[in-house]
Amino acid sequence: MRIGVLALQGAVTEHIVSIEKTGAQGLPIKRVEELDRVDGLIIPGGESTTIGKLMRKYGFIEAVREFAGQGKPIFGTCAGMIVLAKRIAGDEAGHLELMDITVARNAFGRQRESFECDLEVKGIAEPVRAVFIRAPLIEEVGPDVEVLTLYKDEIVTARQGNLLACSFHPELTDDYRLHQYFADMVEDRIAANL
Ligand SMILES: NC(=O)CC[C@H](N)C(=O)O
Repeated sequence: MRIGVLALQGAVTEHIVSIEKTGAQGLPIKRVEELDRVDGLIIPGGESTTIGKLMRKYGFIEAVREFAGQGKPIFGTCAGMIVLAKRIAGDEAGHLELMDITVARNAFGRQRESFECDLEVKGIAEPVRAVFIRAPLIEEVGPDVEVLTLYKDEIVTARQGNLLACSFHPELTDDYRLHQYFADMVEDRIAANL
């Protein structure tokens, strides 16, 4: 099983390390053609405006929408979650506009630019270590979206079918259970298509 990490900007290598801990193979994806080689895709944290701009420039918007349309799983972390969202709070236009959520960028305020904590994630037995860096929040979810994690009543992890999104950086700790959760989604999809 192969999982790609969109490698236009942001935290790519750390995601590949976490993917490989699950036993799957991790591949950086720099060109649209490389999407054919993977069964699932991670869109990493970084800067969502930059990632969105580069995705447009290199043809990734259409290609990733098609990838999702085939039922292949996509996991957006931090800026990657913003890129996945249908709506961004404020005037900003969305990027992939795939997941039925509204996100607010940099939602934790300056004094809390970065922090770590343990969070309960529905479907994972013990709390997961989460690193937040200028993180977004999910302000609203559509009817098909399942909320997986709350941090102080705010939604920070959610799933809609083959789409998974979290506000924090699961790749910056040794805790790879959220990557394992995603790898299980990818494996289930492969099994369903056999
Ligand atoms: N760590 C991150 O990915 C930060 C996201 C960034 N603040 C943005 O809005 O795109």
